[in-house]
Amino acid sequence: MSKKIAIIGGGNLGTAIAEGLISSGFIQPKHIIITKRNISTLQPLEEKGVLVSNNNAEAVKFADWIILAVKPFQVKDILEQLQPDLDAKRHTLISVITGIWVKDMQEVVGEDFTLFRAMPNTAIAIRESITCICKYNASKEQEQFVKDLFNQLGKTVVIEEKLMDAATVLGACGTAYAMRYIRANIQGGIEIGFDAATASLIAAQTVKGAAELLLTKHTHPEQEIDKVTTPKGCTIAGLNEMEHQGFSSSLIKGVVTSYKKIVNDM
Ligand SMILES: NC(=O)C1=CN([C@@H]2O[C@H](COP(=O)(O)OP(=O)(O)OC[C@H]3O[C@@H](n4cnc5c(N)ncnc54)[C@H](O)[C@@H]3O)[C@@H](O)[C@H]2O)C=CC1
Ligand SMILES: O=C(O)[C@@H]1CCC=N1
Repeated sequence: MSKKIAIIGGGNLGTAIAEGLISSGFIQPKHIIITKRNISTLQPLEEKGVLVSNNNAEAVKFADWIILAVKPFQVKDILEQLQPDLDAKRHTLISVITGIWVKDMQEVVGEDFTLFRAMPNTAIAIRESITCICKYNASKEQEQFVKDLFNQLGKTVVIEEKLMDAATVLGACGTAYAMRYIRANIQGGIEIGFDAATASLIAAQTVKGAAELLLTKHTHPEQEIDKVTTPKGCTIAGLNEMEHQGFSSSLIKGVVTSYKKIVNDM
């Protein structure tokens, strides 16, 4: 089975996927082609040996695995343009596009294709994504290839398609939520005495360590919180004040608002 991969849409996510794939060694750079209308921003990838092009048809002719990483409103036109060069026996489509369902793609390309939807996040560039995957019409071999690919770029979980919007919110939007949490810690850290660079380092490494505790020990967050909160201490005083100010509630409402935005817009 050929490993050649085309990434249609070399934007934030498309380039992050290419960067992650190169550093993983999963595929040689010369076996990746990435497309964009204006290819000037793809020069750093080209310098690493990736093929860059503004011609999607050329990319589809080159590769067997087609990662669609364009904006949702662009995918229908692009699939229509690609259709003459797409072959269900040769090509597998992997869409990372928010809110575009298997049936939406099938309306353009028909029902013969193997289709995957994958929902990574931008940490895929440093191989630390969580990528939720669902499949349609896939052989065991094809499923294994897609899992292998994304396992090189972080962790994967195979889900039902009906959970894909929820996966987008928790896994992909989640990167932005986490950044805001870290930024707020930096702002607080500066107010209590640190310079910005030191506050950033402490805040980011602390969040990384907290996440690693959960991932390695498989504990519940509240178990880890219990280990930090000294009775009558400063941690519980701060945590309770955060809750009085609506911390958890605002996060939950934000998650649900992001979800409703996908469901209502698409
Ligand atoms: N940015 C993120 O964190 C995540 C994004 N997604 C989804 O991935 C998709 C891409 O998102 P971003 O990379 O953030 O958007 P983006 O706007 O940065 O990238 C889309 C790219 O497609 C290119 N493009 C437009 N028309 C094209 C064409 N005809 N042929 C080839 N390329 C074309 C654009 O020039 C742009 O570079 C979206 O559907 C988004 O919902 C999914 C998970 C995470
Ligand atoms: O904000 C968005 O619509 C996309 C989906 C997940 C991350 N970015």
